[in-house]
Amino acid sequence: DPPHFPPGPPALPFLGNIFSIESKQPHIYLTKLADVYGNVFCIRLGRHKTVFVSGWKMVREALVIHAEHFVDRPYSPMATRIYAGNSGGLFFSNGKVWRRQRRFAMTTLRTFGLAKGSMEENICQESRHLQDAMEKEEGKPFDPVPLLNNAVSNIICQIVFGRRFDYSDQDLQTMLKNLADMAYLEGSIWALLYDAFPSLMRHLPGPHNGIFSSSNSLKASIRKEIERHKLDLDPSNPRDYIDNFLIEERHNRKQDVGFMEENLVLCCLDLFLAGSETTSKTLQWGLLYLIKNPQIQGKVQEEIDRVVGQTRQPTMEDRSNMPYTDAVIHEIQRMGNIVPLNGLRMTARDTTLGGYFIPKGTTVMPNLTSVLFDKNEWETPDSFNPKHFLDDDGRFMKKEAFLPFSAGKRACPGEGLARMELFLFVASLLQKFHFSTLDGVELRTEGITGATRTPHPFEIFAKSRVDF
Ligand code: HEM
Repeated sequence: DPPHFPPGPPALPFLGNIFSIESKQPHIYLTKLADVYGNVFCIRLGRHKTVFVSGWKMVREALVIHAEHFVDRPYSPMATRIYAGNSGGLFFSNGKVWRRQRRFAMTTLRTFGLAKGSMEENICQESRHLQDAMEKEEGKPFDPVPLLNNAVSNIICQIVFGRRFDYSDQDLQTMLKNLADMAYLEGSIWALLYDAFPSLMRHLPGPHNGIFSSSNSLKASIRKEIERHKLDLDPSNPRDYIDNFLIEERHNRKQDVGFMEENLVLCCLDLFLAGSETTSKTLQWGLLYLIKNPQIQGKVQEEIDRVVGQTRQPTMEDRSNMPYTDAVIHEIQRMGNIVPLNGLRMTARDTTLGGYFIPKGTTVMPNLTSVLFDKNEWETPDSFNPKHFLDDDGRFMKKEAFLPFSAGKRACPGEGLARMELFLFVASLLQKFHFSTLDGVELRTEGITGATRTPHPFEIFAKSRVDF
């Protein structure tokens, strides 16, 4: 090791620490390790070292204060197989291509969504489809996951493809299945293993192989959409992200900023991966926590009834008058802890962190779990408590350690969209329904950890509160 390199548990030869990483809840194990080794420590997988950064203060020091040193994604054999040699898409690309494509995606999100208010309308419309679908369950218990997935992916479909799909559409269902498989595997312990031992893993059976077949089917679905767009592209009137990209591609002689059709496929893939699973899972945790805490559900409904009433749908304008609902949604995100580790990882440039020297090229994982549950930042870190986001007068209160979207140069570019979806879906669902689960069932909060954290399957009742 270089001088002043972060400490960590002793490595076994070859397999490194893999046997000691508890593979079911690695984020909890890794958060506890910080109590032993400090907020900057190193885990080894074979010759591969990963430095974990823990706690709000240290994660902030890395991602915000030393932002310039935490920009790049590491070389990843797994990403190389999916993302054209680790250079395409939005998650794993670096340098000029990443900067240009990230900016382009954010601009497009703004033009086709946030700025014109059209996205708000789309989300409100989609939440009516979602309500209708829940109503069809007629008070019988049902699994909310497929419906939430459908609704949330339709928002990304609007932005990327310019259209939504009926919930019964077979193409949408196939895409969602592949997305779920990829989201589970990308950034899971299997991806870490693959990247640490690529030549071995390539020949071994295991869930990691699923990631390649699912990504290939997803790419095929996206290519079909792109072909359709090319047939009726009107350069003066782009309808969506794909149109925008195709137009930019025509103007762009310099291929080094990634405006090539294969990169369009990869960027669309990343927008779907990033934009659907995360938001849908947050809503799943939302239902779960609101069912577990019926008084809190009731207080949200009181606020909706008082501010919005029952004759119109909630809009973004209502949010500032609904501090309690806003606080509950923030607390859902905190406890839901959807991205428990930053599975996407970063590669440092030479930097000093908490007294340790981290040489260029070291893989770094900011541990977001350790921030959202940081004992120094939250009054009751382990229990669901909307007061974390309310002051004594019941006004909404921002918290710096609220980092579910991470921070710094690679922070989530979809935060604005996600926040809009969470508010509108939650408010319109609770306006209409009272949610509960089967009598005597205690819903579990530990979750299943992949790249994102999913609740164990559960069934809900959606009982109509009012008739519109
Ligand atoms: C509740 C919902 C969401 C959560 C919790 C979430 C969280 C995150 C996190 C933690 C990262 C990693 C940042 C880092 O590496 O430091 C990320 C990256 C990203 N997210 Fe999100 N996200 C959400 C929704 C969305 C949506 C709706 C979109 C797209 C419209 C999106 C697009 C992206 C993209 C493209 C990246 C990669 C950024 C880059 O590497 O430059 N996300 N997200």
